[in-house]
Amino acid sequence: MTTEENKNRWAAGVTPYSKMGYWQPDYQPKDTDILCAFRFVPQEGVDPEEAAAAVAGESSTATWTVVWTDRLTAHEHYQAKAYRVVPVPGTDQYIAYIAYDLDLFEEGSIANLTASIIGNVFGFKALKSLRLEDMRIPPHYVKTFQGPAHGIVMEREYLNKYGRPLLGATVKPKLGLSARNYARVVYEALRGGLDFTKDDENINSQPFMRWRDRYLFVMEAVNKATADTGEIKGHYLNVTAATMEDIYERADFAKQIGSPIIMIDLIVGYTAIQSIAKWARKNGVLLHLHRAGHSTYTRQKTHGVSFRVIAKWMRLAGVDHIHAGTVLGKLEGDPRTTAGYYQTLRGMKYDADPTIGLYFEQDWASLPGVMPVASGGIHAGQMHQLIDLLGEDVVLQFGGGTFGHPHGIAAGAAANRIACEAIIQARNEGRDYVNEGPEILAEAAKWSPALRAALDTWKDVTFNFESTDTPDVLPTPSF
Ligand SMILES: O=C(COP(=O)(O)O)[C@H](O)[C@H](O)COP(=O)(O)O
Ligand SMILES: [Mg+2]
Repeated sequence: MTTEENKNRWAAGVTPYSKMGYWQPDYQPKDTDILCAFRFVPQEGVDPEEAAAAVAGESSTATWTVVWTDRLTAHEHYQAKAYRVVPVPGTDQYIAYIAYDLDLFEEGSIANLTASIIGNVFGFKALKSLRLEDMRIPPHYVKTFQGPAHGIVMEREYLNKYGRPLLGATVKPKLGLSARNYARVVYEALRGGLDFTKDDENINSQPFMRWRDRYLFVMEAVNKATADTGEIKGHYLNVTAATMEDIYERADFAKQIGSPIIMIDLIVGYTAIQSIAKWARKNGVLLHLHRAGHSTYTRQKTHGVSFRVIAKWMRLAGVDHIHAGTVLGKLEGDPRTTAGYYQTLRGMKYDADPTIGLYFEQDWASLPGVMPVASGGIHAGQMHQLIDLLGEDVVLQFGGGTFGHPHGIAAGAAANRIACEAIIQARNEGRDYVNEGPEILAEAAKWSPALRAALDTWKDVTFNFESTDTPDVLPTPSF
């Protein structure tokens, strides 16, 4: 990015980032380093190694010109090091691998981690675009975070439900229901067979339904459905609000009236999420995270932040649930990319796997897993495919696929529950439930008019569009 290639490291003026120590092709990452993989497209005439060095520089210690004050620090220790640049075949893109010393980051703070890694560098003019694809968080740093307030194992123990996906539904219509009608909808869905219902992202405390009214009526519905069915039921009461004080007030009230679970949304910010995760652990309340807004910066392949990185940050931050895609539904979700998100959330120690977009190995050092939530345009007729793609440690959520059922809400819920149990039973009996899925569901529908109607209503519904965010199959890093 400069002409002065051969000047002394300390001479005043502009020196290429690569000459200031930010490009070190011989660097061997340490076990304690935080590693990042960035996808970037350099501007015409910008050397890829120099661009990678600039990313390392601007996301750690550097600025655009030599500063003599570097001499007041152990600058070589604090500099991030770009140590590999790999071209992405058939494109103008490259992947830069960068190592950051653990000392660069405050313990247990997503805010601090992100202020460095995605601080100012995404606006850098010498790059056409930049995307954070993945990070390796060393156990030394993992252990400074609380992690999921409860995690998958503890959630199942609280709920006393094992061996099958949990089932939920996002209340529809999204906006406008009064508190009593809203709770009627919740009751019908829970008594019909779902485990959870959920506030949608835009339900907070509007004039048509204030939060306290919603909480009270909803908990009456949850308690009644629990008593009717003998199963533990819950509704994700959204505590998202304008201030942290309001968030705590809502969460405290939800706990006081016995809600087993609350919900927060990604748009409240990382610090608020970490705060409420600590509250959730302390108060024995499960924490569901919705991801409103994420696709404004996660979906484009060449710029922004991959959702696998957000998923990783949220596991550290301490949520128990996070929306992570359905593959089959109405929203973005390549099967391989989505498999990578699920591995990030549920895996404990795994290797890099470029086929599913995982650039690095990761050791979670026993941090509990986060329950992924598959939601958005799915229905009972896809149950065999959903279980095949997403496994059983997942919440499958059917909003339209419950409330749009022609026989009513409870029938919609029953259809989903029966479909799920029929497929799980077939799987447990060793049947080829993926290929025989449609027959297994049709058999179950012989004695369930609710499932029959669901299959008939949504049989042709698919969302076959090309995904934006697909993994490249690059060589596995070899350190
Ligand atoms: O409203 C819904 C689903 O409604 P329905 O079940 O009726 O389609 C959720 O907000 C989205 O699933 C969130 O998306 P994501 O899970 O990708 O974050
Ligand atoms: Mg929604």
